[in-house]
Amino acid sequence: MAGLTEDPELGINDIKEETERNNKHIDKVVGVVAEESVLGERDMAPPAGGLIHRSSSRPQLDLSKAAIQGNFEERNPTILLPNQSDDISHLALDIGGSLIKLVYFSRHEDQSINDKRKKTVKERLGISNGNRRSYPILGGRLHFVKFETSKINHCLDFIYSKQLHRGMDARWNSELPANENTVIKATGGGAYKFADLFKERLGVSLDKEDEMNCLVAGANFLLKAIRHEAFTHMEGQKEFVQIDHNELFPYLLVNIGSGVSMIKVDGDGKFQRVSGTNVGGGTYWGLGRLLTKCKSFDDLLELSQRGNNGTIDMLVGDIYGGMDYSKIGLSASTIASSFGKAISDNKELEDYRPEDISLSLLRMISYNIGQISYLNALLFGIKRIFFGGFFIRGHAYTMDTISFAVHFWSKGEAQAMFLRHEGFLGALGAFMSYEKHGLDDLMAHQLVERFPMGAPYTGGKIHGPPLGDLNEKISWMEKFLQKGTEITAPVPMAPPGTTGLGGFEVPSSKGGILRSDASALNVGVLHLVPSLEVFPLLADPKTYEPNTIDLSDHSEFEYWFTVLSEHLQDLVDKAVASEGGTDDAKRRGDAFARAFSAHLARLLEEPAAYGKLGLANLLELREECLREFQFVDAYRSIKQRENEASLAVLPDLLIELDSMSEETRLLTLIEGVLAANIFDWGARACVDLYHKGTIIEIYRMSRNKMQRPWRVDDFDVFKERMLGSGDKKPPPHRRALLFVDNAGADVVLGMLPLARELLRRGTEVVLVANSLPALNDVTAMELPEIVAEAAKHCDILRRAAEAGGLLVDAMINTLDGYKENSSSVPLMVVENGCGSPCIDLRQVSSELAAAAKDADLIILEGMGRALHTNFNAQFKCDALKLAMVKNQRLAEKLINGNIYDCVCRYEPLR
Ligand SMILES: CC(C)(COP(=O)(O)O)[C@@H](O)C(=O)NCCC(=O)O
Ligand SMILES: [Mn+2]
Repeated sequence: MAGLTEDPELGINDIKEETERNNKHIDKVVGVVAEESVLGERDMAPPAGGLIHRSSSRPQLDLSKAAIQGNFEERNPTILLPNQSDDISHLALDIGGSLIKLVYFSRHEDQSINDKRKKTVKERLGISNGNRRSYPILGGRLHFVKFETSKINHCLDFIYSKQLHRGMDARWNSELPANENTVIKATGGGAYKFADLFKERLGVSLDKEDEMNCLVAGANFLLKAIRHEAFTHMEGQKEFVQIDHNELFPYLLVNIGSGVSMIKVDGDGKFQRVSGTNVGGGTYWGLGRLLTKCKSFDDLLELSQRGNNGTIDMLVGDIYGGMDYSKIGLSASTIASSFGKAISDNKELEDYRPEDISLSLLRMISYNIGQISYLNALLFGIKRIFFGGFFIRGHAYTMDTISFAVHFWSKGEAQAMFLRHEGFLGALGAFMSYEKHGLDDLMAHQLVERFPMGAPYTGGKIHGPPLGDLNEKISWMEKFLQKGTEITAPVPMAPPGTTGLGGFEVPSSKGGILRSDASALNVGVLHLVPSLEVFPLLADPKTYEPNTIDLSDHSEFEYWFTVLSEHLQDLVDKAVASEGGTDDAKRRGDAFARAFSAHLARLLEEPAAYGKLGLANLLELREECLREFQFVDAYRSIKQRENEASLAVLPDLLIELDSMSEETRLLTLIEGVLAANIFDWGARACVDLYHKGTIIEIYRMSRNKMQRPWRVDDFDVFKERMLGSGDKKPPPHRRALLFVDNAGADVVLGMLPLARELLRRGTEVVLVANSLPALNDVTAMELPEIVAEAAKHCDILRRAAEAGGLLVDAMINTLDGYKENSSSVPLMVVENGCGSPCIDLRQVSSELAAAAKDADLIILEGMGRALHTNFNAQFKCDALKLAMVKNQRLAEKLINGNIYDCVCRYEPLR
């Protein structure tokens, strides 16, 4: 689909034809009703290499498959009922005076691989659908898009091009006729005003939903379901607030649109509009337009950025000869009277700078709204106030002013909070009003927010709705490359701390560039993955923070920004090579590099732009970006090569290990894991090393260097738990979860031998690996083959793998396909639910969650899983964290050590 916005000539009929062509093509290639791709759009060209599973790092594991195929074996299958979805459109609108907000749903690609191994593991682990709901939920994505109301035709074109106005099934099957009776939920005044236009152009009826109902439903959904939705904004500093669901109500919802509504919310559907004010966004825009001749709301806001309200407002200092009125707590810069100076100055309107007028107006209105909100909160005994509505537009100064007012008048008792999806409350609420979509009680761990390069932006402005088509994205990037125009991160903002002390100082100018509502990248696409679960062995999920390194510390971000930027070219080379180095791959490689750089640049400007940012998020963003440009597995051949080399020496290693005493063997095994963790293609220092020798040479060198004590060395405590002391022989662990890291030597010569030792001691072992590729990490799909190869040379591994259903070939020879092998505890493989070098244990696969229930030992391996994330995580069972630190700065910061130091942290359950 050629760019709707790039090419205004493209009419609805062209789009229709194009869409139909694409639909047919996709249906043919895929052979089934086509699903949405990673790009989330119906109308993209099919990938070169056939249909691959590349939708997100948190793939949906089995839900939609069960739905489509109707898994008759399970008693309460979580199914997607086709009849449930085909008569409703999964699109909702909030049509306001200045903006149309659109929320739409796209279904996930079907990603489940119901292979034999998985089935056996499920049987072993006793996974049924018992912990699932008995009603259907849709796995998919929620997209947020907006248009100016004055350009409603663009909005209609967009809906048409994506076929959002058709019922679900009709969208996915172009042969089906559009349902003439499709009804779209809509709120806002435009739902009335434009009803005929929608009927005429799209043949759909708008079902009008009450605006207040929608606002509240939208806010409740966001506050319950999105982890980093609410934040405070004081003196330029944004801080995300985690709100306990049980303590959410009551709260005051202040929606600042043209006018302002103040709503006391007591629960779902329980609310009362307690107050409001007619001095709102419309007032700012209306008065501002008259006084400054500004042409748009955004221009007016941008003007305020360079303004000094002290030239117009009467300040306390003006009255008190430059002094504070400290007795009543008023500083000299406090506004005593908005526009008050204009009375005494002998000036006309033209004598005032439009910038100053705009700022004065903005402060007058924001401050007033903040104050009235607080007074209402006080009246109703409410502590928390959430501000929403498109007036705020993520504008730092507006938020600071409101926060100041609330803080000042409440003497710090009440708190103003803002919402990342501030403008979409109504549209989301309208969306929620569809019955039977099953989204009402989704929880934070079932939602993953992604930030695709979804919109064409340059020069600080978003130009039109998100790009969906891969080709469209690439050509757009190329166009700017050709022109030599740097793609800028969408709308930089002033660095923290410049928006004014206590909200009363003048914001320092940043060349008039405003971080505003334009940044569609501020809200990503919400991936709904109903099968994700919180890892059950987390000691306290509420206080768990996966990231060890917080990137809101600017110097920290700058460091990692540089590391990732420097690594980019190498990654692009690997990615392009992994796809055969074709011209198409090169184009995608360039586009990927551009896109990822743009994300980095955006985050450098504002680390909190995409929610709370940790290193894990940054590393995951990189993988997501690769997937967005359809790089399936950049390190595929490297992994294969290293697996082969390591498997070749494994038999010798096993013989060597078997000749040792139990005690020496355990130490050698742990040393082996630490030494083999050097095979990390994500670390600059290691990649440099690989040019200097073969894998096996490096492995030997690394092992020889293993000097105890390690920088963090709890080996003796671990050994005592494993082997006991004196005559006391402790019982073996029942089940161990081994979170494996890299392919090649890391898993083959490090983790597998350790797994074998545990198996030998009677502990069941579950190898936990990534669902999707990330750097050179081994994936759950790849592991069975590696294990099968290793098992050829080792009886312990073979019997355990057979018992765990890993040796599919062996199983095929048995009658029922699954042989209960009582002579060995099983070795199993489960996927972790993610596709990143790090792991957030609040969102793991249901398979892993089930495997965890009987586990009493977890072993986390590698820098990503044990250091960048989970270094401080506490568990409900024994935990061993093993990693080699392959980065000097991290070594200094985390363990006060040096590059190549090792961590063996053992934390027994007390
Ligand atoms: C991406 C990684 C976390 C992977 O490490 P692993 O988990 O494989 O041990 C690590 O390679 C890393 O932090 N790399 C960036 C730092 C650097 O290049 O020094
Ligand atoms: Mn790794």
